[in-house]
Amino acid sequence: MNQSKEQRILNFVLQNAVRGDPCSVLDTIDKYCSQKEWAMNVGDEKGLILDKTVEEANPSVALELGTYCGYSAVRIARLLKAGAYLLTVEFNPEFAAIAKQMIEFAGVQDKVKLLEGPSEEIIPQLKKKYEVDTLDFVFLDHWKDRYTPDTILLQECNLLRKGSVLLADNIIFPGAPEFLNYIRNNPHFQCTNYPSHLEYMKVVDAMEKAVFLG
Ligand SMILES: O=c1[nH]cnc2c(O)c(F)c(-c3ccc(F)cc3)c(-c3ccc(F)cc3)c12
Ligand SMILES: [Mg+2]
Repeated sequence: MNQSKEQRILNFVLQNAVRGDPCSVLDTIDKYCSQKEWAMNVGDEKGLILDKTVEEANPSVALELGTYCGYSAVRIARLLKAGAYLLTVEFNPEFAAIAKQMIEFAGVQDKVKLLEGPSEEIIPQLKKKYEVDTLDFVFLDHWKDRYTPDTILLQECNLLRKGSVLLADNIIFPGAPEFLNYIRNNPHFQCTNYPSHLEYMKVVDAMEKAVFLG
């Protein structure tokens, strides 16, 4: 049975990156996906915006919606302080299996908990089943039609606190107009737009940061 693109990306990392070195894993994925096969990793340009937002938030507990191959999970986990951790949610079992191996190869497995299933099922379980109090940082990078309902669900489940930082990918391309309208007109959020480009392309994209005001 021929390999998936995601399996080819993982194999390229296993053969070319340095085990236990998150930066080498990120650089190797970016090299493969810019030169050989495009893939929907947040990438190096938007990755820098992600880095700065994570460093500024300095989260103890972070949530990622949309793991894919684990690129942004590695990107976030490498910046977390001792004792801090990332919960990352992926509903596609093939992607989750790739991401698990990617996260382990990068050596950040002790900081990352990969949760397989739909975000709308997992978010309501975070407090009781995963012992989360509140989330300091949330990266939305799953399906654009889930950005708004999942942001509402996070609030309904009391998972946000004054100062919680949300960062959403793909605001321009493929675009999340309904989410933008919701979050920018919501007095409980302070929004900032970060213009950028679609991963590995010259196409315009952007990220949106939304700080919960309580
Ligand atoms: O679905 C996504 N989740 C998270 N991040 C994504 C991302 O960063 C992307 F660049 C794309 C994208 C954009 C343009 C394109 F041509 C192909 C894929 C997608 C995406 C959008 C629509 C789909 F049908 C499939 C994938 C996603
Ligand atoms: Mg994305």
